[in-house]
Amino acid sequence: MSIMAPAADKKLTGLVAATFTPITSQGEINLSVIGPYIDYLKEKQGVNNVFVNGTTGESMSLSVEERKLLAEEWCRKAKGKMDQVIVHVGCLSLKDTQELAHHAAQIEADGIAVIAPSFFKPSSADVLRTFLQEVASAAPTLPFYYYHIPSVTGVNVNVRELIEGIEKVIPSFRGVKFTGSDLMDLGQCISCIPPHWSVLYGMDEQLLGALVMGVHGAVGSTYNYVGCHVNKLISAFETGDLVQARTIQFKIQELVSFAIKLGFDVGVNKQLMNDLSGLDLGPPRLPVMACPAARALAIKQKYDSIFPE
Ligand SMILES: CC(=O)N[C@@H]([C@@H](O)[C@H](O)[C@H](O)CO)[C@@H](O)CC(=O)C(=O)O
Repeated sequence: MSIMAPAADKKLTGLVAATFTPITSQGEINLSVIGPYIDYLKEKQGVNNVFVNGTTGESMSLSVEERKLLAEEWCRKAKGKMDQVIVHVGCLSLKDTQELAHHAAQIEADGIAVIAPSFFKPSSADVLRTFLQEVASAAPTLPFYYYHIPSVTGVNVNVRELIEGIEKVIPSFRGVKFTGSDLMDLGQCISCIPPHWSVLYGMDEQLLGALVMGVHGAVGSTYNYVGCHVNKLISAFETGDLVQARTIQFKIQELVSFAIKLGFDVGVNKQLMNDLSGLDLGPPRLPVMACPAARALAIKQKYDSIFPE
């Protein structure tokens, strides 16, 4: 297959669900759930974009081949249903990352995102920019996003510094998925980017602060099951109803802080999603541990009390 330009290089806005990877009880990826998962996100949550093979999707615990199969199925099943499928292609190895970037172009993903390599870490923003440039060269027509998540990668470059002039070396650069709490850096990114780029925020529990700063959308794990509420938060913010926007944000903070006290990792999050959505996304993959049923149940009960039907 030849590398195709994306159907439309549309600005990425609104809510983007960072998807879980469906896994069977035998530990294999389970492609059969992806179609129903897309329908659920669209119909029950009003979420029309997905970010696949990211942190929530346990990408770093998947093989390159598994990531290709998953990306392909997400793109195939999302066609005509989702607005955009962004495929995270970051790996520890530049070669693997380039291979996945090239593959994402072949399967006509709407964009790719790349985290900083985190075993041998880039020593500066310049080095990271060079790494990203090498990745983008494998898929030069595909909208490209830098995925900033210092709490996981340990790479805490100043994003404003990283993106300064980046379009000269990565013409396909379209923005940043910013999972960090440095609102000064976030604001400085937003204030310097061209209008067709997007900055998407990645800390669901403090999205409202980022909306005030001017983010164009949000990528997160909780939008898999609180997307319908967060869509209302965004609408309230856009119409200037800050009281309503805060009320919803505070509810999400209450849920997330309750979950964090019980140990809110991808395994717990995934089980909560299973319980709330009725989908069977299975267990996580080692080293992430499956969630004890009682823990997920306690968080679900908290969810039910915060968001009664
Ligand atoms: C560190 C982490 O996993 N952050 C999540 C958040 O959605 C997070 O689960 C949420 O804010 C609750 O803390 C996302 O930013 C991750 C994400 O978008 C991804 O799966 O790639």
